[in-house]
Amino acid sequence: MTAQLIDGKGIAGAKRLAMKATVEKLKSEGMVPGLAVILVGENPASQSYVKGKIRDCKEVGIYSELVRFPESVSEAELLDEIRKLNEKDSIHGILVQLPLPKQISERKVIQTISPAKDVDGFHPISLGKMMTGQDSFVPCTPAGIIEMLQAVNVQIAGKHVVIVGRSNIVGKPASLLFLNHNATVTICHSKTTPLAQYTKQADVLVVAVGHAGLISAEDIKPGAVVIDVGMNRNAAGRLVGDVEFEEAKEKASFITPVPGGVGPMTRVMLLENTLKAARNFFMEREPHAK
Ligand SMILES: Nc1nc2c(c(=O)[nH]1)N[C@@H](CN(C=O)c1ccc(C(=O)N[C@@H](CCC(=O)O)C(=O)O)cc1)CN2
Repeated sequence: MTAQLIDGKGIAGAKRLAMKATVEKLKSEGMVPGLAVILVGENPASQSYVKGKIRDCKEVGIYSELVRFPESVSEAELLDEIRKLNEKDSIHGILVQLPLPKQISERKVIQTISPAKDVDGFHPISLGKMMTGQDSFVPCTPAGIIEMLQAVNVQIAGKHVVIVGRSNIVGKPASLLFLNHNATVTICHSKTTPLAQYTKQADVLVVAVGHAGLISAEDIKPGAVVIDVGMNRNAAGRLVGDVEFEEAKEKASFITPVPGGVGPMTRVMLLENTLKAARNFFMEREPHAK
């Protein structure tokens, strides 16, 4: 069997196109969605992701502000900027690009962002709401994974979803989200042995570790859906996932490529969360507006 490719790039492109029309309509009613992106330091990958986010905003018509700080910025200065953005009415979503330099507490930064503007969905209030099945901002990568499965009509309810990786950004929120979609969820991590015993039981296997080639074809159940969140550079400098793609695609029913799979979906879900934050803001200000 050769798996069907889940084209995250294509799905995200179609979503951006639809969003453009939604944003135009909002703007025609006087509601301009706004996103602030904070970038600390010169990490080339972070610079490139942030550039992509600003470009995406331009494409769909969302107002965006890029706030840059040097690597040496103090925690106090960064938190002050976030507090200012929390108060700014033209900004409905705030994203601080991760990772941050060592002198800055990621936890404090995330907790300083107003929950109403938490478009990354990393604030404990957003995660607590998700935990209790309430409407919330869902972290972009897990949200993008669910969207891409729905786009190719993969049923989630009743499926055994095995997630490899327990990060706060992907693994943990993805497990909650799949649970909220009525999947049976197993979470594996660096201390899970033998890992293959669990991955082989997955109807849907999500791998988010950051370890090139961690999962090979023999670790996958025939016909499984394989979602590769990994982004690693191989010896030749090429971007590869955590899954041995060429062999895995001969065993899976659906598989995501790297690049072009989960990454573009992560970006588009940020736009979606920003629109949600903007709608909430304008509805609160004018509850009778459409
Ligand atoms: N505040 C946040 N920081 C980080 C997040 C996040 O969701 N919020 N996630 C990652 C980085 N990330 C978004 O910020 C991200 C990474 C990669 C892509 C992407 O589109 N990748 C492309 C390939 C890009 C390349 O060639 O290098 C792909 O997979 O096709 C989007 C978003 C950590 N930080």
